Amino acid sequence: MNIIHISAECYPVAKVGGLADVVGALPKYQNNSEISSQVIMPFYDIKFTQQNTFSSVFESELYLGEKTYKYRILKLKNKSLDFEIFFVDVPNLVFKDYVYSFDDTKRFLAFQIAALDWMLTWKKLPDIIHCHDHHTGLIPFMLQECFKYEVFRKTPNILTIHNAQYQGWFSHDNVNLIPAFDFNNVGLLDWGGTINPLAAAIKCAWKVTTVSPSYMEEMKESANGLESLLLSESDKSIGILNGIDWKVWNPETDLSIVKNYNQKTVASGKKANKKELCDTFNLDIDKPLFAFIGRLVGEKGSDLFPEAFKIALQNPNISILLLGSGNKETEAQLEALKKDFDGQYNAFIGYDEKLSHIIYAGADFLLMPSRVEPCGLNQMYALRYGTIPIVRSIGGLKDTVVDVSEENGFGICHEDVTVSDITTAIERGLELYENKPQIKKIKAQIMKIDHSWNASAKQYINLYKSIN
Ligand SMILES: Nc1ncnc2c1ncn2[C@@H]1O[C@H](COP(=O)(O)OP(=O)(O)O[C@H]2O[C@H](CO)[C@@H](O)[C@H](O)[C@H]2O)[C@@H](O)[C@H]1O
Repeated sequence: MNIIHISAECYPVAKVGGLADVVGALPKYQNNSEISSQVIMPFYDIKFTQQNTFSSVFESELYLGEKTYKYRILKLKNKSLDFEIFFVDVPNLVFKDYVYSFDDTKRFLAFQIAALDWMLTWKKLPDIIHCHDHHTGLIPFMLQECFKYEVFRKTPNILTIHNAQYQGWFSHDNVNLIPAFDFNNVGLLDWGGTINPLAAAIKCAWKVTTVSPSYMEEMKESANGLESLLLSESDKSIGILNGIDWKVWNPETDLSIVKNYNQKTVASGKKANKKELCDTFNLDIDKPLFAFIGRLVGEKGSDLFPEAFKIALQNPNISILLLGSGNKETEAQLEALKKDFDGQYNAFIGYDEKLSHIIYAGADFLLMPSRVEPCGLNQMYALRYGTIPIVRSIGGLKDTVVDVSEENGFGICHEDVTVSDITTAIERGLELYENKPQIKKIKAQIMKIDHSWNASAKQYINLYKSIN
């Protein structure tokens, strides 16, 4: 069975968040004697494309409304990724030094059209077209409705929603950018009076998945306006919990961390990594280290950090370290806090993949007070590295973290997202930290939890088989 994943991000090529991690791992775990899983993504002007070589496998022109753009399909020459990866190169339009920006509508439309136009030329069509998030959301519509893609009518396609907050809206004034279709069906593109690629995909895809069972249920009540649509399409929808790439996220072999470790050597391994963090960020190794890694956006609850940290840091026995970027006001507040709590708090405002690995390895606790969390990968990375997650019980966090007060519990969970929920959870963390035998037991327990992709990749394959 030949699967093609279509996505705006894929680790290690281009990563903004968790979408890249999933698309960079799932195909690896799907590939076996029965399944061949490939990825196609946009060709951006970024470090990975500058440092690697590509061969051109197809060249043509695509039409975007009145305009014509030349494009090429490129293939990565080396086999470093464990799956085949192709790129849509549209110079001047898609080839930019960013993944997302103000001009996404045209860029991602060109990407989607070029990908499908190229597939039209394949001798054998793919068995499954697997689309990820709204950047590829017009594909299920185009496969079903556009005249030129008629040959794909029997090709099953799947939409995976990694985050329903972002939907790719654009005005009906731009409908002419989409290849010709029967205009009687224009309503399939619409949600709330505007073109909504994510809604169009939910309507047209053969199956809709999201990245945890709880988020699938939650979306029916809260999905940035798509609730009723998700409810009405629930028969074809399923939540499949993400996995993590066991090879990339492995403290025993991770080349980004200072000292490798396993379940037996966790104490000394974590200590060496914590020392590196404390030396770099002027923190005290003897105090419990609470960390946050992620996008500084409302969904992650990060707007509450400045106030919550100010309160939590009144207790001189804790340290906090944050790695993230996003909302400019939050960034400035988090920067400003440094001077008030020098030696107890620090923040790196920006994106740093290597540093994120050292934090997962060196921190004692990882904070995730998310308002919305479709799955969340950070808590699973934390578990693998023996770091205790402190999470708001929602979405995938609810499906993966059990509070210490429950049988076999190992994390700290809170119900709401307020400053006091965060500070109370940190206090609970401090109490737990002082109970050394329990901490030791939990670290050994959480490192054993298997969140590798093995089980979830099989669930996707079963889903493919059900529609193929
Ligand atoms: N400043 C920074 N420096 C270095 N690394 C950083 C970073 N900021 C974030 N990261 C990394 O980006 C990834 C974030 O993944 P998440 O799944 O937690 O969130 P995201 O909201 O992006 O993903 C969406 O898609 C994924 C995948 O389906 C869902 O798990 C999730 O709930 C959903 O919101 C992690 O690998 C993290 O380490």
